[in-house]
Amino acid sequence: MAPPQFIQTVAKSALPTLPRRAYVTFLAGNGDYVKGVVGLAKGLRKVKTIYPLVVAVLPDVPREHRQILESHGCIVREIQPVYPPQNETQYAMAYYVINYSKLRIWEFVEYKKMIYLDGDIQVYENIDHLFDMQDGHFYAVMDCFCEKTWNHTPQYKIGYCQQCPNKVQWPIELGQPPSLYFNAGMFVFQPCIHTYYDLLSTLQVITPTPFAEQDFLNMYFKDIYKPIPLVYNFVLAMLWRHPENFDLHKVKVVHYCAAGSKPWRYTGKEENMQREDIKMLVKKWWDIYNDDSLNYKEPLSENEVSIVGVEMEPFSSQAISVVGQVQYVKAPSAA
Ligand SMILES: O=c1ccn([C@@H]2O[C@H](COP(=O)(O)OP(=O)(O)O)[C@@H](O)[C@H]2O)c(=O)[nH]1
Ligand SMILES: OC[C@H]1O[C@H](O[C@@H]2[C@@H](O)[C@H](O)[C@@H](O)[C@H](O)[C@@H]2O)[C@H](O)[C@@H](O)[C@H]1O
Ligand SMILES: [Mn+2]
Repeated sequence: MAPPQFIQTVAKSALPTLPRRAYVTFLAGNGDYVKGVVGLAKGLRKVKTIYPLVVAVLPDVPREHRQILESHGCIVREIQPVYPPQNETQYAMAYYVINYSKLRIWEFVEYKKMIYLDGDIQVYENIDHLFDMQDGHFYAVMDCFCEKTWNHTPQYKIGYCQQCPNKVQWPIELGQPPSLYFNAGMFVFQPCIHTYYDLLSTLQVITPTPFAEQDFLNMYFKDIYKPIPLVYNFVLAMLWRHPENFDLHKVKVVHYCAAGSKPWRYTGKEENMQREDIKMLVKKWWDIYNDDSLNYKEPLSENEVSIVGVEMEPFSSQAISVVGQVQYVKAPSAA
């Protein structure tokens, strides 16, 4: 029987070019957002992604929550908070200030490419193909400006939205129309240590604005931003703001970001929350969250562990068999 070391070498060479890719999300605090992340981990497993889910956690995420995430196959990575320079900003939501900590994910350079997903996102169809898009761009979905959270902007005041740019034309008096603006709940990016330090140092010389890191990322990446179809980050307000722009059946990724819509906090009482489409989408989230068949299963044999441990991370133990490109190394027969 081959010695274990040999088996490992074979395993490595059997997996020569698995690209270093992962999904990544962000978790802060000891509240209920951990449920969002568990739901996301299960959703990614359901669509049979071949990539792991990394969770960037702030130090205030309690040990029990980290353990829950690991028990669902997530890779937990602690990050330190990032603070913007002090100023008088009224954030659209008070907690957005912690969102600057998302910038730490540029430091995850053991991955060549990552897809960031907010914890209040669910993935209903496989989107692994997004990793294959050309390098050198920042990919994300264009946001909608029609909700009250935008009432501090000229866009909102004149009723201009990039989702329907011809409905209200951008007035000449206001100068150039704003550049395309993405929602930062989902984006495809390349970790890079140079970019990481530059993001952090640039942050220290800007004035924070209401959409926090989202405004900042929009400013920073505006020259390499490429919009992708809204099926990759369907913000719920689209349902009532731009019903003509999409076919709900084709939506792959849902972002539960309208007031009252977080599935684990759904009250049904806030504005729009009695809509049938919202109720259906909230139920769809819960069906995944409650599905025990989507719980993470430890790899079957020690050899699988070693392959997985070396090359990828927990999610791949299922992925490998799904993709079929990569062979399991057979467990050695009983000695
Ligand atoms: O108490 C909090 C608030 C936010 N978040 C993380 O920060 C993201 C951005 O916040 P949120 O999605 O609530 O913003 P929205 O998309 O609703 O504007 C969340 O998805 C979580 O990943 C968190 O972990 N704990
Ligand atoms: O810190 C800024 C945040 O901004 C974003 O949410 C907003 C925004 O995009 C608006 O367009 C909507 O109207 C609003 O409801 C929504 O909350 C991201 O989802 C979140 O991850 C985070 O980046
Ligand atoms: Mn969100």
